[in-house]
Amino acid sequence: MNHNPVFLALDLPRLDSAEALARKVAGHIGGIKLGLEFFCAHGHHGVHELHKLGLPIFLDLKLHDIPNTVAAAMQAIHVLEPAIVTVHAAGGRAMMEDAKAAAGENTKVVAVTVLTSLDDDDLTAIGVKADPAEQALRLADLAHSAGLDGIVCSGHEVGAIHKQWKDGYFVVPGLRPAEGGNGDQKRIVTPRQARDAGASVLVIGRPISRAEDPLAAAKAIEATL
Ligand SMILES: O=C(O)c1cc(=O)[nH]c(=O)n1[C@@H]1O[C@H](COP(=O)(O)O)[C@@H](O)[C@H]1O
Repeated sequence: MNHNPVFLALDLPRLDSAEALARKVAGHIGGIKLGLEFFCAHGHHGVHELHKLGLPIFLDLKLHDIPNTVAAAMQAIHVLEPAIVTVHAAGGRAMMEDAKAAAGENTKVVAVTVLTSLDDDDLTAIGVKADPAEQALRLADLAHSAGLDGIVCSGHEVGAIHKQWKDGYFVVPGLRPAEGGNGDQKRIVTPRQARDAGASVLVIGRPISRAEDPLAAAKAIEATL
C-alpha cells in the first residue's frame, strides 16, 4: 500500500472550520497535525473531536522546559494517544530522555532541530555560530543518542541527517509546491524533494488550508509524490 506521508497542519482558530477542512481532504492525507494554535484554543476536547476522523494525530506541542516538567506534560497527553509528539532538541539530552521515557509506547517522540523559519542571520542573532545545516545535524545526533525516534528539520538538511541515522523518523515542514508564496518560512523545498531526500512525514499547512480549493490542492500534492 502506498502510505500517504502528508500530515495536514490544522492551524486554524475555529474548531468547526478545522474539522470541516480535515473531513474534506481526509482521503488525500495520511494524518493530522495539531499544533500550538489548535491546542491552546481547543485542548483535549479538540483533539478528541479530530480523533473521530480515524487518522493518526501528530501533537506538535514543541515541549521545551526542565526534564521533570516535560515528562509530566508527556504523561498528561497519554490519554490523547498521539502518534507523534514534538519536543525541542535544544532542551538537552536529559529532557529528551525523560520525554521519551514518559511517552506512550505507540507514540513517536521527535525533536525539533532548527525551525524552518530561521536562517543563518537568525541563528547568529541567538548566539549560534553554526549554520542551519550544521546545527540541525548536531541536534539530530543529540536526539539520536537520547533515544528519540527522530527529528524535525527542513528539506535542506534531511538528506544528510538520513545518511547518518538510517532508521530515524524524519518530519519535514517548510514545504511549498512549485507555485505559491513562502509566508514566514525561510528554508523551503517542494513536498517531492523532501520525500526523495528521506522524509518520513511531510507537514503541510497553508498550501492546503489557505488554497481556494483545499481538496484540489491536497490531490495535486498527492499526485506529485
Ligand atoms: O514542528 C513543526 O511541525 C514545525 C517545525 C518547523 O521547523 N517549522 C514548521 O513550520 N513547523 C510546523 O509546520 C507547519 C507548517 O505550516 P505551513 O507553513 O502553513 O505549511 C506549522 O504548523 C508549523 O508549526
